[in-house]
Amino acid sequence: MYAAALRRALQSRIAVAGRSCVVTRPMVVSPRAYSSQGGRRAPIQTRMGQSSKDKSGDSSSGGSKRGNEKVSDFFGFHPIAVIAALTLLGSGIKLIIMPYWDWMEKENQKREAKKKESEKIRYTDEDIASFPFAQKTVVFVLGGPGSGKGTNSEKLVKDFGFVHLSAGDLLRAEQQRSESQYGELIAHYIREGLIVPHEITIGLLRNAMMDHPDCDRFLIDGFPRNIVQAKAFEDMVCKAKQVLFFECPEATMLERLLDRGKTSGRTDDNIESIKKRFRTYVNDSKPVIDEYAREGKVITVSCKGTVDEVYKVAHDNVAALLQKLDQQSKDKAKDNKSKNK
Ligand SMILES: Nc1ncnc2c1ncn2[C@@H]1O[C@H](COP(=O)(O)OP(=O)(O)OP(=O)(O)O)[C@@H](O)[C@H]1O
Ligand SMILES: O=c1ccn([C@@H]2O[C@H](COP(=O)(O)O)[C@@H](O)[C@H]2O)c(=O)[nH]1
Repeated sequence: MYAAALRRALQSRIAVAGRSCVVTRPMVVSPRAYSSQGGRRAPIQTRMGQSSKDKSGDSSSGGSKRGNEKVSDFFGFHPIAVIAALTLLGSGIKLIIMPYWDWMEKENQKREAKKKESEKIRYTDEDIASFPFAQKTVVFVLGGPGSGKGTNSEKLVKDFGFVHLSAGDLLRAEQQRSESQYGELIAHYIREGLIVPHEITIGLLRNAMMDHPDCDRFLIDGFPRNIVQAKAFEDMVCKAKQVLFFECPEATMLERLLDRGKTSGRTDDNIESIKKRFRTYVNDSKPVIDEYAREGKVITVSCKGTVDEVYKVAHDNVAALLQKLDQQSKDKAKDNKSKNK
């Protein structure tokens, strides 16, 4: 369609140049086409670009005629030709830039989606406020690095229906999440054996608890790592009912961690990181266990012995604890019933 229009327009242009006006052009009033006869200047209608003088054969007015032509013909081109050319040009530019434009748009959409994901609030303030954290049985599993917290937690889950939340595992998962804004920070803290700011860890633990609304028992492994974390968790989530402490000499922990490091792929199962982790444990984490011990909340399990031997002790202690808690809640229910009578 455009090509046909362009061809027609060019024909018109050629015809004008050859003074054989094959195209019917609109009538215009030429400023030079006034009659001065009789003192009365009457406009004389003429074909566009042709003054009355031109018609009478006066060639001296050719320059002026061409000047008029330029103004009214878009520099000598027919308006349709100009429109067609511009449209074609526009289409060409569009064809060239469209793929790039589409790509840009897709990239923008991807960036927006990533931003939304990284800022995603999984639970609103109302969700958090209405979640019954205080009704949950939370048991902290503490001990030095490599003391056997994870090994025993996994077994307790099977026997007592706990949900096992390892703070270290949650942090490692967050570090791996491509949209996480904390990835690099967590990687650095873990490698250096330092304690990640508690807001991050507590946020992850709280979300993970809320992911299991039907579960009443949580084993929180490797948390809290210092007094600040312990207090913040009490304020923001709930109080732990008990602490299971795996007591283990440093030499045993070192041996186990170096052995685990052969296959674990963990960035902190190497001698440099292990030394730093031991330092953090002695300076920051052990004082938390001591504080809970003063409150009478600690069950100590020695890590000496085989996996099964150690677990037997842990199992029996936890069984006794759950029985005690069960009895306590039955007594409470009884009390409430008799009060309501
Ligand atoms: N009683 C045991 N005897 C021998 N090896 C054990 C025993 N308990 C655990 N281990 C081994 O020791 C290593 C460390 O155990 P585990 O991962 O349970 O420790 P952890 O306290 O959870 O460590 P971390 O705090 O670094 O995560 C593991 O390879 C595990 O198989
Ligand atoms: O509450 C926590 C728990 C862990 N970390 C960091 O993670 C590593 C590994 O923890 P594991 O329990 O041994 O899996 C620990 O050394 C800390 O760097 C933390 O910051 N806060």
